[in-house]
Amino acid sequence: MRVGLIGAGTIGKYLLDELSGEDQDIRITSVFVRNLEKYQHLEKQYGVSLYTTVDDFLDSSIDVVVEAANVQAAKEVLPDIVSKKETVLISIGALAEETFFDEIVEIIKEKDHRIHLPSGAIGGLDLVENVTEAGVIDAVSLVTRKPAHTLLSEPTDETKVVFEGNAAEAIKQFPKNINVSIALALAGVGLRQTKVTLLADPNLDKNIHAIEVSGDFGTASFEIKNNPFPSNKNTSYLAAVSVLGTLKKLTKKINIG
Ligand SMILES: NC(=O)C1=CN([C@@H]2O[C@H](COP(=O)(O)OP(=O)(O)OC[C@H]3O[C@@H](n4cnc5c(N)ncnc54)[C@H](OP(=O)(O)O)[C@@H]3O)[C@@H](O)[C@H]2O)C=CC1
Ligand SMILES: O=C([O-])CC(=O)C(=O)O
Repeated sequence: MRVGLIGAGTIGKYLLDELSGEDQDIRITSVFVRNLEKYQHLEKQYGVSLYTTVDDFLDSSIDVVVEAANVQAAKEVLPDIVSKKETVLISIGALAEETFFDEIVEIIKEKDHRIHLPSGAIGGLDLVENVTEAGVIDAVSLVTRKPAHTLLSEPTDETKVVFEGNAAEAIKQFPKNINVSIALALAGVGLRQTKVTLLADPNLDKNIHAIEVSGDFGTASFEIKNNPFPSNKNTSYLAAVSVLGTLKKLTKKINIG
């Protein structure tokens, strides 16, 4: 499977490390960047071709596109991408606006393509999706704690609640920090019904996500204590790993969950 990558930052670089080389079943061959000079070294290092226009990138010989840029960039390119390719999207916040979401769904239905949303820095989405499809879910909440300096411009001595509300509002205010809430909302009861609390904790060096789900099926609690990616304290290691996992699942004959 030949993969086209958008964005070569923390997650993109991790994928390049894992998925380059002639002998790989899944191999990144094309990378879309906005600054050719900054990323030129990738061509030699990983044997990939770089593109600065979406059309040329999509016309290169790739089967799947992985987006690993940011919410704004994803919104700009997603309609073109999903109309031509199978897509893995990690800036899931790009799907938070209802009209844009509907537009994307219309395109993928018409083209018979799929979009794959990795579980990112959380887990348990299979359960949430199952109980939602069966109509046996009542409520979902997410409490996210992050190191204070990754959320606040000023230092603080005590834990601060920086957001309390629903997932739709959370991603508007924190597009770089709470994509997980949109994955959870799309798997479950929707953006307005998914409760989100975001805490800035000065004594933390991990991103911690606590999910509570309840309904006729029973209750479920998940707590994920993420180590930050070594080169980027804002991004959880698991987020990068989850994109790799999603790509590997695309090639598997037995699917779990
Ligand atoms: N769903 C989840 O659980 C999680 C989602 N995320 C999301 O994943 C995404 C990637 O995260 P991460 O790798 O840490 O981010 P980084 O900031 O490390 O890297 C982003 C990369 O995208 C590139 N980029 C930005 N804008 C564009 C554009 N318009 N066109 C092409 N390339 C662009 C940047 O290039 P340049 O050098 O030119 O700026 C950079 O290479 C983010 O949206 C983040 O919020 C992260 C963690 C968890
Ligand atoms: O990495 C994390 O823990 C979560 C994150 O940034 C996001 O959801 O955008």
